[in-house]
Amino acid sequence: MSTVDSYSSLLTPSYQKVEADHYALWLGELAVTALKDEASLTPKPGLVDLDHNGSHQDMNIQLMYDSAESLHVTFVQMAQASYGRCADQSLREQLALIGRQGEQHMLEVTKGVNTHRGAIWALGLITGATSLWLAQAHHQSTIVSTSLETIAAVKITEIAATIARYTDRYAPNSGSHGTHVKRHYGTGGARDEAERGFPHVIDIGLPALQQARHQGIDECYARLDSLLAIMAVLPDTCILYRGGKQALVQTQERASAILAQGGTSTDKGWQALLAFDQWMVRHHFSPGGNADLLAATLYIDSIITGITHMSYTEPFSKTTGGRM
Ligand SMILES: CC(C)(COP(=O)(O)OP(=O)(O)OC[C@H]1O[C@@H](n2cnc3c(N)ncnc32)[C@H](O)[C@@H]1O)[C@@H](O)C(=O)NCCC(=O)NCCS
Ligand SMILES: Nc1ncnc2c1ncn2[C@@H]1O[C@H](COP(=O)(O)OP(=O)(O)OP(=O)(O)O)[C@@H](O)[C@H]1O
Repeated sequence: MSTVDSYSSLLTPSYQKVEADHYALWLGELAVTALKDEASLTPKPGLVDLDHNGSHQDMNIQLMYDSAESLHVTFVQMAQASYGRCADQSLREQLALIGRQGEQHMLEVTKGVNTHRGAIWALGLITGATSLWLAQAHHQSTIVSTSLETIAAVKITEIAATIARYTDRYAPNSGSHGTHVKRHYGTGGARDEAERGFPHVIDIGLPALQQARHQGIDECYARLDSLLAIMAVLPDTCILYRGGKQALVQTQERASAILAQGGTSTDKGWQALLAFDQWMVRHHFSPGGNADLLAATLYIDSIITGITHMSYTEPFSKTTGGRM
């Protein structure tokens, strides 16, 4: 099915459907942009970026872009499915089905390379949660706040967590790397992060990004500092799988040290970042979970910016939170 065909099958003429379509296309665009912005941010330790393929033999920047773009329809479908719905078992299973189809589509585009599995999970849940929340806010005028941005980010991730905590009864027994790591090290990965409401995005990635911007740091460095802030604390199952506990501890220490030196916008911090990248590549470590959560941070950042902008026009009022 072509992309145009798959969209036209989504579009039916009821009013609620028109609203849902509008938000869904918007969210799909933002999600793809967040994935491409994450991929193009350079230099990222051990990850695919504009300079090199990091610790990956089978990926490059064009593949990351193609993969991200192929997922637009997946995010649109997730937003569509969630608009006007409750966070319940049935929605969890519908999103899981769309997510698995998205993964399949991604694997066809990348010829079998796992470019964005973890990202489909994180950004997919955030997409569904945002769409569900937008429908509630639209129809019940429930947002009453002068700091809509913070409320939106917390609300969206709480809803995402509620959805994630339902069991997907149709999930195949995958024997994934994450499952292996959980058994071996007893640490939760992508699933745990979502079930807890993305604490590494809400409490770490977003505040680091906002603080760096507040200090007048250029956007590229602000994003790199946000990534390092997440790296300093995240139990990334990709690192654990390839390098074990010691690799995780060393990764976290190196990220912390750069931030302690003033971050990537300082000369010392920048040199340390380049050395960190070389170290990761030399050891074939890849912080894929960190990359996903940076993408999730950028995605939520763009959603809340968009909602704030809407608040001056339609459909939100910043003071009443309701439809104007
Ligand atoms: C939950 C998922 C990520 C599988 O998790 P699991 O840990 O078992 O698998 P896997 O080893 O493949 O890891 C997935 C990816 O998560 C990312 N990741 C690793 N550690 C972390 C972490 N601490 N926090 C967040 N993401 C992480 C990495 O990119 C990694 O590649 C997901 O792929 C899944 O279940 N998909 C099924 C379809 C589905 O339910 N979709 C819902 C869409 S809303
Ligand atoms: N820029 C990036 N570079 C590399 N990985 C990324 C990037 N952005 C996101 N990722 C995430 O990293 C994950 C891939 O990591 P990894 O290569 O460790 O997984 P794998 O293929 O399952 O494991 P392995 O390569 O060890 O066999 C993807 O699921 C994706 O979501």
